[in-house]
Amino acid sequence: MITALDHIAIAVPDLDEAIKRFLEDFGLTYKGQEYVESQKTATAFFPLPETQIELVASPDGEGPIAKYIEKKGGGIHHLCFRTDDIHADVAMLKEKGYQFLSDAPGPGAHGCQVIFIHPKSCGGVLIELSQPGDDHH
Ligand SMILES: CC[C@H](C(=O)O)C(=O)SCCNC(=O)CCNC(=O)[C@H](O)C(C)(C)COP(=O)(O)OP(=O)(O)OC[C@H]1O[C@@H](n2cnc3c(N)ncnc32)[C@H](O)[C@@H]1OP(=O)(O)O
Ligand SMILES: [Co+2]
Repeated sequence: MITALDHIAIAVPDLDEAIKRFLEDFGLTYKGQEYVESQKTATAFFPLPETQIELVASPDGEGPIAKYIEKKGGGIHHLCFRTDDIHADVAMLKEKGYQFLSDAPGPGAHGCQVIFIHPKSCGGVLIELSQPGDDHH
């Protein structure tokens, strides 16, 4: 079942500049970067009590973020809901007619298993479901 809002992702054209903004301008705690090969996406997380900001960028100009930046220049990209049973939630949501962007969950940042729901299925909002890995803390 959904247990938390795991993160809100903001697509940015320049990751270093955006990290500087949230670290220096907003004074957030910076948890570091991770490049997620499967999504061609560089991520940077800023944990906040109860949730975190995920910056998503495309350093090599490939992948879904590159297309988003090209089209929109940047902005809020997706909401991620954390779940304690991603397979059960996918089955339940498929039953309700939600269109998923892959057949099964795949690797996300921090060892999570993630899957995305097409924005068309969710009022124009891209939703990610994320189940933490065993070593999540
Ligand atoms: C998993 C690692 C990390 C983590 O948290 O651990 C991440 O979060 S990685 C994040 C990057 N990965 C993804 O976003 C994967 C899921 N996204 C996709 O598969 C595509 O971006 C997709 C299918 C949402 C859009 O594909 P594409 O851009 O190639 O298609 P279009 O440009 O034709 O868009 C179709 C339609 O959707 C609208 N759109 C696109 N992106 C978004 C968005 N982020 N939020 C809302 N709507 C979006 C786009 O405007 C088009 O609508 P239309 O009305 O036809 O203009
Ligand atoms: Co995400």
